[in-house]
Amino acid sequence: MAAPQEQVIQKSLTQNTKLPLVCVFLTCHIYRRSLFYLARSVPCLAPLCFSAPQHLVGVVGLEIHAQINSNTKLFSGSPVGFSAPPNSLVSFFDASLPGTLPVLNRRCVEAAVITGLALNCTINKKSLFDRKHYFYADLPAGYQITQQRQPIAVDGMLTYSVLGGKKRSEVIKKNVLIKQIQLEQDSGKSLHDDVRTQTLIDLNRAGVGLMELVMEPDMSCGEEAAAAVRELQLILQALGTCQGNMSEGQLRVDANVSVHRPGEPLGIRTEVKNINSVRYLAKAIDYEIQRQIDVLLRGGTVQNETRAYDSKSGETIPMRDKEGLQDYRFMPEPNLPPLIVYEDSASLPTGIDACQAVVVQKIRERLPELPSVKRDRLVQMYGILPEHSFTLVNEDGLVEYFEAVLKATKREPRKVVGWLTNELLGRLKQQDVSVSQSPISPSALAELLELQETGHISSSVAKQVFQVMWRSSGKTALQIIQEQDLGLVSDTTQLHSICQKVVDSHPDEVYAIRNGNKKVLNKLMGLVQKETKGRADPVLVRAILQEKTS
Ligand SMILES: Nc1ncnc2c1ncn2[C@@H]1O[C@H](COP(=O)(O)OP(=O)(O)OP(=O)(O)O)[C@@H](O)[C@H]1O
Ligand SMILES: [Mg+2]
Ligand SMILES: [Mg+2]
Repeated sequence: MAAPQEQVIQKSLTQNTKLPLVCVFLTCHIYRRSLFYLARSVPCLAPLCFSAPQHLVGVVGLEIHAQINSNTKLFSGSPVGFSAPPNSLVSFFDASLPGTLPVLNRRCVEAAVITGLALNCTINKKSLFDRKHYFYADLPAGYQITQQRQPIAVDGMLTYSVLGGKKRSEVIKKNVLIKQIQLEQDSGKSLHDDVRTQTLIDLNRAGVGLMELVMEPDMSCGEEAAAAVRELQLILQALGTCQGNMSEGQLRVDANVSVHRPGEPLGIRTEVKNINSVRYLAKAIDYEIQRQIDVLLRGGTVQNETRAYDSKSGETIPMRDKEGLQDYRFMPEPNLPPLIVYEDSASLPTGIDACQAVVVQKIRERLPELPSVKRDRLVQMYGILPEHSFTLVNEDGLVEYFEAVLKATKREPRKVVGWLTNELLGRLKQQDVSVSQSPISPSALAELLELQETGHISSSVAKQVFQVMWRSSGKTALQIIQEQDLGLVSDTTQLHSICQKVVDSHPDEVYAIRNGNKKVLNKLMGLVQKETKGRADPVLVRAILQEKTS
């Protein structure tokens, strides 16, 4: 943690800063989580995952930078904030002024450890920090402190799911190995002002803690990569170690892509950067696989280069720097001792303050229910379909909402899921609001569902009432039903006369029913409901119509 004098230094730098100020307004776009990342959403891409053995197939390995959710930076006490005025969150250390030293932030270490545990990694009890040199205006020290030789976590695995099978409705589990998770600093931001031909630097982000997750090249197409990143995003959010918003740069994915014939050595990879959504990730990878296949089939060779994804054209384009030319001149970071974590309290050496040490066992005890476990539990406990468990888990707060509704109603879980996915989610998406902002609380929805369950209202009236509840928040379902007289019509005389009218005006349908086509009865039922604005008791109506058409 930062020493008090560093905070004072930081304040004075904030007040007297001579660093060029720039206005950076990142569009505060909340990443809209796509429902369970379905291949259906990119149908044209799916075949790339299933090429025949003699064909060239794609190989994908991801490097993911996850911004650690921490109040302060990795090696300084500067606050972390994403919409603060430029260069207002910069300590002397972040600006790399001589004489400043790094002080490791324990929260960042704990975040990396819990992330490693959730991803089935081995936690290295001793890890090391290194300097990785490159020269950019937004990296004032001329190097980044990272973990190259011995990272904090290694040899993990992420399990994710894609849709497969004949109808592409079967949930198929896949694994990707995680080579390592390393702690490192973020850089600042360079902003290029083309009009004034200036580059302005904002160091607010400089020194923010990152976890770089390096995956093995185990995936074969955009769909798999997108599903893996989506699962990782959910895990990080469940752990609280990263907010995971790709469009705000909290989760940055570089896709390494190559093609080869199965059984042959891997091909030369390109690295695609600047991908800011899961959807674009899938598109960028599939474009790049196809581009490389085209190059090879034309007799050319794939260049080992860094490419950028242009979401407008849907293409990847070469960036200037070639990977092969980069020499990072790695060296051990002399100002940081090895990072030691302990397995359990018993292994703490005498004289070490237990409150200051990072103890893996204690962190393991804090592991929350992970998304895959939550999905399995939902399917087992409530008998819902696996794809619905994805929908529930994918939307922040929806599982809690679902379980709160279930507690207050006797409706079958499958029916409640239907309401949540069709009515509630539909409305939330339409108005771009989160589950926690829903104007209809779980108990209010439960009351509505109970009224339907107990036969007070029909299903179509329930949907009408839901829409009114959404608009006039605060009013209960019962109030709306009473105010608008929407209760179920069970008066047999009234229903008899409406049914008679419908039967008399539809002789062809009646003829069809009498000749054995019983399905046509549903059409007549629909017409009766239309007459009563969906309020007729469906059980009574069916019985009356059956009697009149027999
Ligand atoms: N032939 C290949 N095809 C596709 N992906 C590959 C291939 N070979 C390696 N990869 C992937 O490339 C990534 C290499 O990441 P790593 O951080 O080790 O090195 P780097 O990209 O050279 O370094 P930097 O961190 O500077 O980008 C891994 O995700 C790995 O799975
Ligand atoms: Mg890397
Ligand atoms: Mg790389």
